[in-house]
Amino acid sequence: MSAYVWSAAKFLSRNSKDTTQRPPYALIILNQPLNRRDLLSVLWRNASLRICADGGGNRLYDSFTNDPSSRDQFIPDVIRGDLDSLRPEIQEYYRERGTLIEQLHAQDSTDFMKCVALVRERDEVHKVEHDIIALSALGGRFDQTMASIHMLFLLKGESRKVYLVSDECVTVLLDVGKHEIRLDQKIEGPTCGVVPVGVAGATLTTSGLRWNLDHYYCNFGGLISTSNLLDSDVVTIETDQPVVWTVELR
Ligand SMILES: Nc1ncnc2c1ncn2[C@@H]1O[C@H](COP(=O)(O)OP(=O)(O)OP(=O)(O)O)[C@@H](O)[C@H]1O
Ligand SMILES: Cc1ncc(C[n+]2csc(CCO)c2C)c(N)n1
Repeated sequence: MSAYVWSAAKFLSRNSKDTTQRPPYALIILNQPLNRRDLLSVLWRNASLRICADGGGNRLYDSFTNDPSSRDQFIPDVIRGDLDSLRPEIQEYYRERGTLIEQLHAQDSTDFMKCVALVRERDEVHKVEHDIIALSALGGRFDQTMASIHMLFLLKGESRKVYLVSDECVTVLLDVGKHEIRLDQKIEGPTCGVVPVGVAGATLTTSGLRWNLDHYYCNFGGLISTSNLLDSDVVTIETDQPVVWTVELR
């Protein structure tokens, strides 16, 4: 059985040599503080489609408060959502510069979901499949954080990869099977975790970690692997249930 290969480093490396093999991806900016310009810049530069989820537009705009002359270099393709959070003057600012502003009112999908739907719609038209990187999907409200993890489950059946990136970490959902995670420890680590969220438990076999598991059943109330450490540039994880993998960002 061949392993699924994951590499957030391909997106996050500032060295273009590392990123030449990078698959195309859509960047979705959510409504959480954007504290790290280094992350925003590198993810923005290489994205094929740049979307703000509603108040994510405020966060993008506000991240240039101390550097307003750079703001014009970061114009999103689309701002989508119910638009109850996007400030009117910011909506106007981006509209004037060519951003498509899309207001959708569905009361049973979050603005993040509405943006993922946009990526799917565009991909269907262009017969491509973008990976998705959501910036600042974890942290803040716990229900929204859980909704972000839920989003990973909703996209689990697709061949695209989805990365939740925040100031502190990169988080993905590993579906049933064997995974090879290629790391760049200049960017990622030292801590990491493998957590069976949304399932009763998972039997895990790992390599490349300080504390590895060998066909070990992990569950809440039993053992989950948090505050683990990278011990290699390649980590393998075999699992019989979907599990969340998270690695710290330096
Ligand atoms: N407090 C928060 N904590 C974590 N994530 C958030 C928070 N607020 C918003 N988000 C993320 O940013 C997206 C856009 O947020 P938005 O500006 O629309 O706020 P919202 O109206 O509270 O969100 P929604 O309408 O999606 O429930 C949300 O769909 C969610 O993914
Ligand atoms: C069981 C259930 N719980 C909560 C909501 C509310 N809700 C979920 S997503 C969303 C949109 C937010 O912009 C809203 C209002 C619902 N519809 N169904």
